[in-house]
Amino acid sequence: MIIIKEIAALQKILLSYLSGEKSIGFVPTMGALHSGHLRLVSESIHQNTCTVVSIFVNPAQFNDQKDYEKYPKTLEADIYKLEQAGTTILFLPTVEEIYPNGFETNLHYNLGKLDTLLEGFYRPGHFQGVCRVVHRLLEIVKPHHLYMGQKDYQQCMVVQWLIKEFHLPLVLHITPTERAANGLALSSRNLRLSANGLEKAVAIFNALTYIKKNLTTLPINTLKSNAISSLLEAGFDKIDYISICHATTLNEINNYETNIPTVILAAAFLENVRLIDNMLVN
Ligand SMILES: Nc1ncnc2c1ncn2[C@@H]1O[C@H](COP(=O)(O)OP(=O)(O)OP(=O)(O)O)[C@@H](O)[C@H]1O
Ligand SMILES: CC(C)(CO)[C@@H](O)C(=O)[O-]
Ligand code: BAL
Repeated sequence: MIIIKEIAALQKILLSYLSGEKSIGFVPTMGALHSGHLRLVSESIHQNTCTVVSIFVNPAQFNDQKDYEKYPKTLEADIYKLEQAGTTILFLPTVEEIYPNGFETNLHYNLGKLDTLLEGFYRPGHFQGVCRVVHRLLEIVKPHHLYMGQKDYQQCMVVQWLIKEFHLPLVLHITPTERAANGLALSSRNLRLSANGLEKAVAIFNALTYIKKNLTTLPINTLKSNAISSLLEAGFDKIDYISICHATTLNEINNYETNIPTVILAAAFLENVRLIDNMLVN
């Protein structure tokens, strides 16, 4: 595996992968890698001649400075895991490489509702920051295939919008959420939980499972309030949302019908750590 920090050096190496039958797969990450990330990496390795993984904790997408400062960092272990997995190139840019002109920008991505619903609402500016960094990384790496996780459901919709809006010539592959044996979605932020918190955190998966199982028999409002109560009882401190939405528009569903593609999404705080998860229904 080649480790590269500079854009110019990366692009020089990638030139040889841009022609003929060769293809570049790209997995952007913020590091503190777990099996969910490695699943994306392994999918890319199987489908491409070159797999680029980036680790960059993007300051522009954090609406909460403390969350940024406390974001877990495990670089040595990450390098080992990526090497073992068979990654071709690890790109480790600095903030200056990604944002040479600083943070001020006139660029605004017209994400519409995606910017004001759910994660967009509770993390103001978050998706603008995600668009900025993903757009920049895609222009640098120029991958044929991009791999992202369903765990960040709304983020996948945002990136799909970005690809369409800017006519980016690549395919987005969305990989199902990798979970621990008890169902907890793997997440880098889980590293910030105590052993006790890690056990309690599964309540978020259990709440989504409860809603999914009972969608055809109980009213939506009852499902949501029971799910919220179960999270509070489990020890969650604050719930941003538990929403039952149309899977392609993210419009809230008030009366479930089996023919409506549906996704249940949740975001809640445990031990001051904000966790998200989601579950597709049909
Ligand atoms: N459990 C998972 N299964 C599959 N993909 C995942 C999982 N967790 C994260 N990913 C994907 O990995 C990519 C990089 O995510 P990121 O580095 O932010 O890790 P993360 O675990 O989502 O961190 P955090 O939850 O703390 O934000 C994203 O496309 C994300 O959706
Ligand atoms: C896509 C991403 C790497 C952009 O910083 C980040 O939002 C993430 O890890 O999901
Ligand atoms: N995994 C999504 C990136 C973030 O929470 O900022």
